[in-house]
Amino acid sequence: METTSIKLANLAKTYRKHEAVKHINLEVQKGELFGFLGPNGAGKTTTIKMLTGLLEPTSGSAEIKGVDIWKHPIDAKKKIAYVPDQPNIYPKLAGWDYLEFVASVFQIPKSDFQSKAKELLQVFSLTEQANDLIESYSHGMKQKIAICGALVSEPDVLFMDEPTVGLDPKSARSLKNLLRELCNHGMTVFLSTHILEIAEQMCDRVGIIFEGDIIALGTMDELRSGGHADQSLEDIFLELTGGEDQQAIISEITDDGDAT
Ligand SMILES: Nc1ncnc2c1ncn2[C@@H]1O[C@H](COP(=O)(O)OP(=O)(O)OP(=O)(O)O)[C@@H](O)[C@H]1O
Repeated sequence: METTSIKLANLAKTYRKHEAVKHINLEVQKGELFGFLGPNGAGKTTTIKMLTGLLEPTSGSAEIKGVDIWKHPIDAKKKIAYVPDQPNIYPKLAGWDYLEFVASVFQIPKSDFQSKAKELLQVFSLTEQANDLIESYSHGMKQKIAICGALVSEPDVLFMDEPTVGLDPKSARSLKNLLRELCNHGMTVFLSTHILEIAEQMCDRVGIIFEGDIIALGTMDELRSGGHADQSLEDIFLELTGGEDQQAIISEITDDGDAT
């Protein structure tokens, strides 16, 4: 049985002369909630775009469940969903219609779609706004409907770029709990963040990307206590902080807060 969900082999991207991603190698296993952690400009979005078939690599390969996304894009894209950091979704559709549109693209039977969509809208407290046009949604509501759209097709692998930015603390906790449950049922999540605590609280395993290189890989406990030779990890940890606007989210998703 195939247990590797995402495989990057020597994946690289150069913009003109700037090496944004430098020949990275990585495997993420089925059911893992993987965090791609790094400061601004480290190469997170560039990597996610190469993994989702949106940005052609300069060299190397990216596989989803053994399928090369650049050689067999349609087969690979059937297995994935992607929530970008700035969801730009059809403003003239109502939330429900957007989900129905996504379901039609993925050829999901109507009855399956309806129960799934209702469940997702409820998780993210969007039920009452389901028939409102997306253009009337706040940034956070757009983010949430984009997440619902990504999950309605029940993807094998979900990519999310900075998923907590724009979410209120309650929604961030709902997202964390939902992702955990979906991963327990075999979905794989690859999320990027520049906030150390988000990676720590949400992810099973973390890869730290810095200036286009993966400089550390492991659980947060391993990374913190690993006695790593690379001193720059300490500096990066110092750089990766939540800031005041993120503190409420961080405290909401910390394990201690999960009981409420
Ligand atoms: N289209 C582009 N053309 C040229 N350079 C780019 C382009 N997109 C990104 N870069 C550069 O590549 C590097 C990696 O950018 P990327 O957006 O992947 O980083 P990131 O880790 O996602 O950052 P952030 O957390 O700020 O979103 C940066 O130096 C950025 O300036």
